[in-house]
Amino acid sequence: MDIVFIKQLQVDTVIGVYDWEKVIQQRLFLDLALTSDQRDAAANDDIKLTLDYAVIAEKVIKLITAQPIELIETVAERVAQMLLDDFATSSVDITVSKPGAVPQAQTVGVRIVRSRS
Ligand SMILES: Nc1nc2c(c(=O)[nH]1)N=C([C@H](O)[C@@H](O)CO)CN2
Repeated sequence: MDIVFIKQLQVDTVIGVYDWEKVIQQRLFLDLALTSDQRDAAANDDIKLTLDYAVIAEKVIKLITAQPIELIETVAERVAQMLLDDFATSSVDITVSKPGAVPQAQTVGVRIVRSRS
């Protein structure tokens, strides 16, 4: 199956479980993969027949920054549900990384895969 993807989408937002995290912005990076048959879009060379990654990126940033969130798991789940609700994709694979969270690690994060039920 075909995949439309966005790699390392940068989102600065209020994210974290501790009090000190609720008064600062921290950086998240998202990798998104949306499964969707792209043959019609390619055959017709038509943006309306594909998943517009620019529109997706804008909606994801807006969703995450709309309000403070504690867990990166919550970020991943909300993004997955929004993508399944709003776009013609049969499944989504979402990775949320929080590179500043553990100084001894390059990055930490969560990956979820969700399908249309
Ligand atoms: N599985 C998770 N573990 C932790 C999270 C999280 O969102 N998911 N968050 C924190 C803190 O907010 C941390 O990032 C502060 O450095 C700790 N563990």
